Amino acid sequence: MSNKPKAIEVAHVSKHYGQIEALNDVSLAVAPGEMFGLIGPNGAGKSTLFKMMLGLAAPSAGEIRVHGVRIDGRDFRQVRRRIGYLPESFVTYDNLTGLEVLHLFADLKQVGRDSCGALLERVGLSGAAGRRVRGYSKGMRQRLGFAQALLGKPDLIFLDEPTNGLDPQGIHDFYQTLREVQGEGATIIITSHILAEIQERVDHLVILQSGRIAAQGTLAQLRAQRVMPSLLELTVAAARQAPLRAALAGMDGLDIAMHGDNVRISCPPAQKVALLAALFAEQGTVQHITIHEPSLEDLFLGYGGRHAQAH
Ligand SMILES: Nc1ncnc2c1ncn2[C@@H]1O[C@H](COP(=O)(O)OP(=O)(O)OP(=O)(O)O)[C@@H](O)[C@H]1O
Repeated sequence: MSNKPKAIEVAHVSKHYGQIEALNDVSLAVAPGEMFGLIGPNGAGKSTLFKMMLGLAAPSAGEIRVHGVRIDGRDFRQVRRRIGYLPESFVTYDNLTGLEVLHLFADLKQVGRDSCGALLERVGLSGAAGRRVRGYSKGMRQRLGFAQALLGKPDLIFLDEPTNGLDPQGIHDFYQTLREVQGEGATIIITSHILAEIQERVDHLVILQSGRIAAQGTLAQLRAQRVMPSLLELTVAAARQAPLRAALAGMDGLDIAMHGDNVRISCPPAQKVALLAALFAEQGTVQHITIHEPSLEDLFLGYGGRHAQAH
């Protein structure tokens, strides 16, 4: 096993704001080079955890290390220089152009200005580099914030709700750039309240709910943790529905509902292949099949899938 320190280690961290318990006994570890997703509904504690991992707020209990260095130790200043951060609301200066904003952040970070033009190109803003930020859309501001987070080629990048305001093409481009940055060796931590958007894109997921970790692991691990029935939706002419029900009568665990020519069958995972085989044998009867697999939202957040689709 490698002795290389974890990029981040959070051990039994709690955070209280007066009576409010923002985080309760949270432990997680981020491996170097990983793309790590932190998911949870509004108020789950994502931003609070981010702020603490950046050393901007102190835990009420527990310990956080970044690259093996405690965030409350003297050496953390050095570590922080290698961190890029896009806050949830990236506030900038409307009177400056995109390029001027990036120059300003480069100066503050004490990195050279020479990379700024290429960074704006990387986030798809080179055509707007000379325009004042006042005229930028929300998505363009997010892209500028992303460029700012990449200044100085950080080896650890924190992105808090980075796709807010981006359209679907913008989201696609954003993740593509992020993969490239990861390929260059960076560790990336990203928050979202839309599980469906990032579940396929990150290597490791932590689901936070009301300040506690509801689940964590790879997507496959999370899926394996909870088992829910699949839903099959069929189109079957009304006159053929009774024979279909009879053909499926011997199978355990099915829940069948029929409305008009729509037939819905809830099926335990262990029965899915047998059910499909039985349906294929009824090809003349079944006109159409759609299989709905339960989403992770259904499993862990109780959004019922509709929440994700609404965004
Ligand atoms: N500075 C603060 N003072 C008091 N309460 C706070 C403070 N910061 C956060 N909280 C509370 O802590 C809880 C977690 O908030 P946090 O912003 O970390 O959640 P979040 O998951 O980032 O939510 P969102 O998706 O809305 O950004 C909330 O109940 C919030 O009201």
